[in-house]
Amino acid sequence: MILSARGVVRSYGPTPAVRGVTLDVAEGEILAVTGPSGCGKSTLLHCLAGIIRPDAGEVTYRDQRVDLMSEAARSRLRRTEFGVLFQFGQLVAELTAAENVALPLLLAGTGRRAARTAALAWLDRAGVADVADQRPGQMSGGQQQRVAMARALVTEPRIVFADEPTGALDTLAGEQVLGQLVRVAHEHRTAVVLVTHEARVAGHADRELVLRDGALDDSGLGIAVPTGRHGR
Ligand SMILES: Nc1ncnc2c1ncn2[C@@H]1O[C@H](COP(=O)(O)OP(=O)(O)OP(=O)(O)O)[C@@H](O)[C@H]1O
Repeated sequence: MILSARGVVRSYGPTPAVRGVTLDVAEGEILAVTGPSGCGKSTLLHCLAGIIRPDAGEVTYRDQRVDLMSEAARSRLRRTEFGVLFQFGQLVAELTAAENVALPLLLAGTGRRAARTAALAWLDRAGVADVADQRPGQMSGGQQQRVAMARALVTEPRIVFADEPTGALDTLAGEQVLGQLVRVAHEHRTAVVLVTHEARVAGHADRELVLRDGALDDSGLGIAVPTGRHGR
């Protein structure tokens, strides 16, 4: 297992959002967490990715207790071992695609030239090499999300946390972005935790967990997505 959660609980004031979730993510696995709006998917993902701390329970990434780490240690983890991808790419509007993708490497201390070379390679893998020198405002939503995907993967994280990554795209663009994410993740043996309310999106995963009112439907083993649904 690359990531484990045990009895994760998180509330916002009196409102419980996640009520004791236990799950495991295997190395290289694409795990979908689905459920209706407001069931706690984003909150769970934020706990797993170390963006917020659970009120109770444990989150362990390769023998390291993420829930016990300082803010600085968690943000270091997110710059190196973890990648994050949100519904809106959150690209920096003033920077070109290549500059956006190079940014995490520059922050990690990589030299400018090496960072640009890696950024171009990842834009190519994401199928958007042609927009390398364009700014987000000049790109389609699908292109922006592919650039965001390249940026999430450029540091070669071991696990990517994706929150409704195709939520802002039309069906075709969404399918293409997701297909590419799954292909690249499998090639690089990167695990992906994918949160979505769309059943169609979950069809790309290896396994699906259903969250309702902040708790998993079953013991946390989940449903194996039938082979063939995601083209492997
Ligand atoms: N920052 C916050 N402050 C207060 N309550 C919050 C906050 N974020 C989420 N909640 C509440 O926690 C519960 C779970 O929200 P969460 O966003 O995790 O669910 P979700 O399944 O991701 O929903 P959606 O699919 O609509 O994004 C909801 O009742 C929500 O209103």
